[in-house]
Amino acid sequence: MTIVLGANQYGKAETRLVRVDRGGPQHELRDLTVTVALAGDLAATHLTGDNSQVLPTDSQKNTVYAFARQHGVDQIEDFGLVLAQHFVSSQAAIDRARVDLSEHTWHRLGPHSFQRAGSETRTATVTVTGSAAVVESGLTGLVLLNSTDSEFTGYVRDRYTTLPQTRDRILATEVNARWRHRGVDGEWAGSYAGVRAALVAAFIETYSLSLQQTLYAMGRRVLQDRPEIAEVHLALPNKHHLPVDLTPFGLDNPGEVFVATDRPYGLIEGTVTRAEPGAR
Ligand SMILES: O=c1[nH]c(=O)c2[nH]c(=O)[nH]c2[nH]1
Repeated sequence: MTIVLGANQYGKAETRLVRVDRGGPQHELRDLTVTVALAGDLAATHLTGDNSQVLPTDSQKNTVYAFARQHGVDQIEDFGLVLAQHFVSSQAAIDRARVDLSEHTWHRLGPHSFQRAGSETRTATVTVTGSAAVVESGLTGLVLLNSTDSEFTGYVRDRYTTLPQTRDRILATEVNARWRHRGVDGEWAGSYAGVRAALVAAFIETYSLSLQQTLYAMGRRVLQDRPEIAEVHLALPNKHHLPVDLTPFGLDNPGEVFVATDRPYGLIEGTVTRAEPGAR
């Protein structure tokens, strides 16, 4: 029996790239997932472990980020063409490069504020105990992003702290909110729309020194704007967008190219409530 190597390919899957174009009066945001697969004369690494024709998948990922800085990201077809042509023309062993690109849609909310399309869900929990009823409304999966007006500095630095202080970062979160109504005869649809609008407005308008501060501002805005609400609970994952270090490739990165990481993430949770008696 003869055993032979059949078809094969390799590459970096699901590179998460966020590109902010700060050139105009309002920021433009592109959010991509990019998968590269290279094929060609790759027998040696499989048969003998000779890696002399293997461009590391890590380098492929770096290329995606460097090209985002050098060429910008407009249409994903164009970005894919530049990348695929680069791998085939620069790597002697590679005769086919396949680049899959997904663009995640964001709706504009303001000059540097965006809402991710899609995932939002409205929720309600009703609890009846004897003759008492409590209605809680909520939402999950509302993903919001500010591409500036967010800092994080002045925190505790212990021997395990490596996080660099930042005066300008992306702040993104998935709003998971639950709020308790003061009564059970609410005008539920209008109330929901009003609470949602208050949450979004506070997120957009708050110059954020921490996600904790933004959380409190969001809860406070709901209680200020919506007298029918007694209390708000928010669980806000910090959807980290880390600036990519492009200096090894001779490129600067003035807050334009980010890796969007999905885990681990900071999870900021809190309840904002009314202090006066009788609020419940
Ligand atoms: O807004 C933030 N709050 C934190 O508590 C925290 N911790 C961290 O690493 N980054 C951030 N950002």
